Amino acid sequence: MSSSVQFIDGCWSAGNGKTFKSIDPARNQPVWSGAAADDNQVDAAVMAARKAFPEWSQRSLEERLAICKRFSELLAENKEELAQTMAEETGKPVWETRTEVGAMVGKVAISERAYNERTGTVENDMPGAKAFIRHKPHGVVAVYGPYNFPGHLPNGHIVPALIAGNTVVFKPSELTPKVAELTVKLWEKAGIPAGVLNLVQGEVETGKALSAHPQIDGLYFTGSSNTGHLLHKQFGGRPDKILALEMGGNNPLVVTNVSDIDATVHNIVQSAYITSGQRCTCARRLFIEDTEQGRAVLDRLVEVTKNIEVGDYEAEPQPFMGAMISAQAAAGMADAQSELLRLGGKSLVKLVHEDPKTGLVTPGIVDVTDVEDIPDEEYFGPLLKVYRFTSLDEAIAEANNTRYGLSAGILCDDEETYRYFFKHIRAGIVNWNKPITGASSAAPFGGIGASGNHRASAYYAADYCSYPVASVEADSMSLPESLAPGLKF
Ligand SMILES: NC(=O)c1ccc[n+]([C@@H]2O[C@H](COP(=O)([O-])OP(=O)(O)OC[C@H]3O[C@@H](n4cnc5c(N)ncnc54)[C@H](O)[C@@H]3O)[C@@H](O)[C@H]2O)c1
Ligand SMILES: O=CCC[C@H](NC(=O)CCC(=O)O)C(=O)O
Repeated sequence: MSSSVQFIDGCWSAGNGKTFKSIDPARNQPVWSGAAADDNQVDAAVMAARKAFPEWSQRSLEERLAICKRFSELLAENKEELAQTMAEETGKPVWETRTEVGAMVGKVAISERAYNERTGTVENDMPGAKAFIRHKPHGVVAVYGPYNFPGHLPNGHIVPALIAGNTVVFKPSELTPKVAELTVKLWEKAGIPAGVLNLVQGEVETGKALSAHPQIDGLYFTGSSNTGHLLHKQFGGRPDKILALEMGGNNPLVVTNVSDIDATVHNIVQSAYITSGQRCTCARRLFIEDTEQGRAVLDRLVEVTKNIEVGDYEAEPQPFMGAMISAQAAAGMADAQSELLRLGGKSLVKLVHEDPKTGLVTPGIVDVTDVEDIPDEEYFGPLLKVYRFTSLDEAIAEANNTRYGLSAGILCDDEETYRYFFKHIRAGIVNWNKPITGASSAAPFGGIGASGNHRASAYYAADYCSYPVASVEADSMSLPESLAPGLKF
C-alpha cells in the first residue's frame, strides 16, 4: 500500500478517506492501493491552489514554460517506467503505452504554440489609441481524467492550464492512481512550485467534493457522458465557472465503393478495436453498402477480426489488443453483446470473455441491420455493430441518428462522395480514408451533442484555459474635436 498518495501544497501525504486500489486487469494482480482524499483534503488542495495562483500567474510565460519543458524532458527520460505502469494499470500493450507517453512529451510544444496562436496578444491601431486583445488565466481549475489514457488525456488539460497561468487540482481516474502519482512526481521533479499542481486521489466521492468546491473557477473533464452530464447540471446557473466537457461517442464509419479491400478492413480494425475499443473515438457503428463489394469487405473484416491477437501487455510478439480496464468492464461488453443478440442482432464474430477474472476479451461483430430500436449507447469496448445499407443518404441519416457527435468517417474512393458526407454528417471529427481514432493533438478535439459542450480540447484547449481581455489604450488624453450633443466644456 502506498502511504503518501495525495500531493497538496507541495507535500505528499496519506489520504484520510476510504482505501481503494488498482488492479492489473491482464493478470488480476494488485498494482496500487491507498487511502482517498476526504473532503478536508480536497478543500486543502483547492485552497493551496488558490494561494499559489497570484504568484504563478504573475510569472512570465517563459518561466512557466521552462518548468513545463523540463517536465516534458523528464517524461522522455522516464518513458519506460511510465509506459510499464500504464500497461500494468490499464492492460494496454506496451507498444501502445509507449505511444501514450510520446504524446505526453509532445504536448508541451504543441500547447506553447496553441497558447501563442490562439490566446496570445494582438495589437491594432485605432485613431488616437491602440486596441489590444490579451488573455488572462481563470484561476483555480479542477482537472478530471479517464482511465483509458491515464497520462495523455489529463495532461492535455493540465499542460495548457499551467502554461496559461492557472493553478490546478488534478483528480485522476480511481482505476489508474499509480500513473497519476508517477506523473505528478515528475512535475515535482521539474520544479513545479508548491500549490500550483495538486493531486487528490480517490473514487467518486473525491470527485464530487472537488466539483462542488466553491473556490474552483473551472473544471476540465474527460470521461463518460453520464458523469459529464451530471457535472453540467451541477454547474447549471454558474456562468462564472468555465466547464469543458470531453465525453463519449457512438461513432459511425461508412464504407462505400472502395477498391482496396484490405486497406479498408485495416482502417475499420484500427477504428473499432485499437485500445480494445476503449477510445472515445472508436467506431461503434459500421455502415456497409449491401453490394457484392460491400459483402466482400464484410467477409474479409470477419476473417481479420477473428485473427486479431489479444493478450498480455508484455507478451512477445506484442498483441494488437490488451486487456480491457477490468474484468467487470469485459463482462459488461459480453452483456452488451447478449442484449444486441436478444434484440435480434446476428453475431458475425463472437466477443468472448473467457476468463472472468481478467479483462481479456476478444473482439466481436454483431449485424444489427434488421434490429429496431437499438439503444443509442456507447459500448466502450471491442464490439462493433454492422448496418448494411442500400443508399448513402439512408446511411448518413442513420449515422446521424444518435445523441452523440464525436467522430465519424467514410472509406470511399471518390472525393465527391466524401465531400457530400462531410457536408451532411454531424460530428466534431470527420475523416476520409483514415481511421477515426488517433486524432492529432495539433487539431481541435471535441464533439457535439452528448459528446461535448463546444469547448474542444487538444489544440483548442488553450481557449478554455484563459479568458480574453479587450483594451483600448492611449498614453495621453485630449478633448475630442467635436463633442457629443448636449456636452459643454
Ligand atoms: N471525448 C474525449 O476526449 C474522451 C477521451 C477519453 C475518454 N472519454 C470517455 O470517457 C469514458 C471512460 O472513462 P471513465 O469511465 O474513466 O469516465 P468516468 O466518467 O467514469 O470518470 C471520469 C472521472 O470523473 C470522476 N467522476 C465520476 N463520477 C463523478 C461524479 N458524480 N462527480 C464528480 N466526479 C466524478 C471519476 O472519478 C474520474 O476521475 C468513456 O465514455 C469515453 O468515451 C472521452
Ligand atoms: O479516448 C479518447 C481519446 C482518443 C484519442 N484522441 C486524442 O488523443 C486527441 C488528441 C489530444 O487530446 O491531444 C484518439 O483519437 O485516438
